[in-house]
Amino acid sequence: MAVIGVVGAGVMGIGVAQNVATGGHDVVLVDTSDEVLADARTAIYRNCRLSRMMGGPTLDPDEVLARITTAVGLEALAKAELVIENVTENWEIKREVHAELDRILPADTVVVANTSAIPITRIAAVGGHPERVVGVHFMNPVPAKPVVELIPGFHTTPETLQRTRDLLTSMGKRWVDVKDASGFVSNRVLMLTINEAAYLVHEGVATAESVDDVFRGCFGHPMGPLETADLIGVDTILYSVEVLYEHYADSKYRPCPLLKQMTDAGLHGRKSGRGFYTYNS
Ligand SMILES: NC(=O)c1ccc[n+]([C@@H]2O[C@H](COP(=O)([O-])OP(=O)(O)OC[C@H]3O[C@@H](n4cnc5c(N)ncnc54)[C@H](O)[C@@H]3O)[C@@H](O)[C@H]2O)c1
Repeated sequence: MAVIGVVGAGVMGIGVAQNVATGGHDVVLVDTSDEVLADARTAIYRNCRLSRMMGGPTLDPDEVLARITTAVGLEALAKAELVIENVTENWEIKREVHAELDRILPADTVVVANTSAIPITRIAAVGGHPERVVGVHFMNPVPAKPVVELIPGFHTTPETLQRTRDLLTSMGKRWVDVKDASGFVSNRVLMLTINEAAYLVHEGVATAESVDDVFRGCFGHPMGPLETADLIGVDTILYSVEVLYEHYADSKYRPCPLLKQMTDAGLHGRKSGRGFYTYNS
């Protein structure tokens, strides 16, 4: 059993913290305010209670939460053997968090970056220990998705990779090895699809319902691209498409203005109660 740090208690951090705890580890979950962390504990409690109903294992929410301590500020991670960073998909925020992690953590702590599209080598270059930084692209919802993308940066060592694989195994995950390129495999494809689906709504070609109906009805996808956007977070989609656009300098990734407007208006999808669809709390 190890102490694992989880930075960011948003959509992904909540799922990662729960999954690491059920993998038998103690977790220190960090975010920027007590309110966010209190909401995270409530969400983890609810998700554990619903786990069996959603096809997962039976979980005792109190047992899972007993393994998770929460804290404001990265200093609380000083004793962690491995830290999984899940903060907002924004380069300035990621850069600051990784610079601080590099200052605080002992040199042998592994740092896992969970990002939709930012290259791992770029993140690793922020600190003085790029050999201990590795990318894991978790899928959402984390406890329910058995496969991740595992992405070494340019300087990632075999030891860092092995310690990460060991953690993933304890979490019940399988991984697909992917080279370090913005968006990796999944989001090079998925973000283009969602961005183009948003353009269809933006241009009035079809409603969100019709776009998703085509993907579910004609292709047999379990969810359409705009339902998926709401699950991921419309803001996270926008930030990811912006990262791809900037990285590849390719106009095919031009972000749809509708995604920008929805992000500014707070229509962030399920997590805010409204995105392409409206949700009851
Ligand atoms: N949402 C998805 O489906 C999904 C899937 C795979 C990967 N990702 C990636 O995972 C990361 C997190 O995404 P998310 O959807 O959970 O985002 P989110 O916006 O739901 O949560 C981000 C969290 O980071 C916190 N945060 C911001 N700055 C911080 C700081 N300095 N210290 C501590 N916490 C800080 C925020 O308060 C927030 O709670 C992003 O890089 C995203 O691209 C997201």
